[in-house]
Amino acid sequence: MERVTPSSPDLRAIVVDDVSVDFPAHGISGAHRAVDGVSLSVDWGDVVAIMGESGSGKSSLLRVLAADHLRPSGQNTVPQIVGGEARVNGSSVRRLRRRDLPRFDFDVAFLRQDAADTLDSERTAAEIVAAPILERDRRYNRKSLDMRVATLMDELMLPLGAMGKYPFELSSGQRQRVALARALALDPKILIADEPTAGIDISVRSAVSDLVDRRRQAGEFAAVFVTHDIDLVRALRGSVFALHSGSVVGVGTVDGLLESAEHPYLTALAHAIGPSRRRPGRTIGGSIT
Ligand SMILES: Nc1ncnc2c1ncn2[C@@H]1O[C@H](COP(=O)(O)OP(=O)(O)OP(=O)(O)O)[C@@H](O)[C@H]1O
Repeated sequence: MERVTPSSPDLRAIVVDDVSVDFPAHGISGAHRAVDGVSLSVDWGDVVAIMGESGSGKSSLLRVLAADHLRPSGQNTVPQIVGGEARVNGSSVRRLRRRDLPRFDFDVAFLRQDAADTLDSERTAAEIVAAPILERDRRYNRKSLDMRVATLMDELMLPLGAMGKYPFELSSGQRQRVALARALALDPKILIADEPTAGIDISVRSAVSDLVDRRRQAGEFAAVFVTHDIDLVRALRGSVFALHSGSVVGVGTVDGLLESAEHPYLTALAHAIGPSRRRPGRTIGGSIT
């Protein structure tokens, strides 16, 4: 399958324009607004971090960007875009159809919040990472596949011994890294990741920022993360997009936002981090509108 090349050099990786997201009414529960009129844009080469307290709408925003509403799920309700427009790698996620997903997913990888806990228990780590490639090409060269899997696992500082292990034999941080390696198996142009460093030991967390940095230096690549990992955002010189109750309450660098800390969420965050871990603001790396 060929990559979709943007028809115009101006085309951004992601453009979110006044998007509102609802969980539709279900049973006796009415519809619930999770994201309310949010706009942002992510250029190629950008890393954008979505931060905010629990329930602020971070995962809902990420899920609609990853076209999650089109995927079968055990959940009763899935978040839906009910207003505005979101384009990801040139595709309107609102207009996308289920049959468009294979092409969309080829370029846009999604690491779910529960990815580490939902790995296929019947497959080894190496089989899990290789699966997206084999699902597209059953006859993919075995040697190249093994090399690709080993390289990804090495990039994420997973010991080679982990390749033959099943998820239950791995630590939660190792499972998270296997999930991340699987998300990157097809060498996506855009990585949408819900807490990519969750559960990963601090001593190996830099592998995640190094990996993202390498990809954006290598060419057309962009990433959007939901994260609480301030060190990750700093390491990637990412732009922060702070959400509260589904609305934007701050945009800028992590240090710039913490220094100004105008919204109570940001004040609380700055307080929780403590003055010794705060640093003066720096230039905004991405473009958020
Ligand atoms: N399946 C669902 N049905 C109805 N409402 C939901 C559903 N999932 C989440 N919500 C609500 O939507 C809002 C946004 O939730 P969301 O999971 O996007 O927040 P979040 O910022 O990602 O939180 P967390 O950091 O805890 O993951 C919350 O008010 C939440 O209660």
